[in-house]
Amino acid sequence: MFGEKIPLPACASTNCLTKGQARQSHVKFRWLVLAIAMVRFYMEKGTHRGLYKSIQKTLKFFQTFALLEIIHCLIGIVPTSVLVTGVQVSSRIFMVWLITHSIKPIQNEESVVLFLVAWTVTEITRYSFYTFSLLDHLPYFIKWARYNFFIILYPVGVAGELLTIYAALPYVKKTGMFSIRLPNKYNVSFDYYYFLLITMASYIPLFPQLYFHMLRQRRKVLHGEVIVEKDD
Ligand SMILES: CCCCCCCCCCCCC[C@@H](O)CC(=O)SCCNC(=O)CCNC(=O)[C@H](O)C(C)(C)COP(=O)(O)OP(=O)(O)OC[C@H]1O[C@@H](n2cnc3c(N)ncnc32)[C@H](O)[C@@H]1OP(=O)(O)O
Repeated sequence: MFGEKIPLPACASTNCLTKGQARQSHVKFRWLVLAIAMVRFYMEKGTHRGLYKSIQKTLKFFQTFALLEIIHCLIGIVPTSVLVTGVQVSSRIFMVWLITHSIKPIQNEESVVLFLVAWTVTEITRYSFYTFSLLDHLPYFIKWARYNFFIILYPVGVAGELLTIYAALPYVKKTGMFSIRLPNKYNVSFDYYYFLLITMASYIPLFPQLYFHMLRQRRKVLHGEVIVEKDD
């Protein structure tokens, strides 16, 4: 169960590895802190109302920090697809800053809890996987969890995100927030309401790409299948 070897990224010099181990444990620890804060809140208050407000600072900090993941892919520190990581991270940054942070009336929606729980469980599992892989002692359960939990957590997270955007629509329409109306000196117009509709529609082609990517990774890592990916 313990001690399974996972190939290290090519850059993994001893120094890089030590820093990598520290960073992975650090990231995992931060998401663990968020999970504990959410459980404590729910146990103390017995409701999800106010949960987002109580954890928002931590969430914004952690999720914004995830932009580094795109940079890591771009500069080749990790061998992950820039496109897959870019879509994954940008959709969450969008949810955090342009939806839940900006539209206060939706912060107590149940759907916010859905994506918060899905993201948190996923990130704890994912960063545990990276940490133990770099330590060269990967418990099978962590590997199994990394490549099985997503089967449920991805649809749960996506449902939470879409329902939250949907709940934001009436407010966005009523207030005209983030929208630019004509006439103006630049002669441009932008309607955030329609932008949100287009964003919701973009889940239809984009989410299956991510989900099938993870299913292929699952077959590769858990069942040892050799998969030739068309690059992104
Ligand atoms: C501006 C408006 C934007 C609107 C966009 C609308 C888009 C709509 C569609 C998007 C929907 C997304 C919804 C989403 O937010 C919902 C959720 O996330 S719900 C929760 C469930 N989610 C998941 O399970 C996905 C979790 N994410 C990932 O797993 C990764 O981000 C992903 C890039 C998707 C997949 O990773 P993959 O398995 O391909 O590669 P890895 O990066 O895990 O691994 C590759 C190898 O690199 C090593 N590695 C990578 N990172 C590290 C690291 N930090 N430390 C150490 N090693 C690392 C890893 O071990 C692998 O090595 P090896 O191949 O040797 O094993």
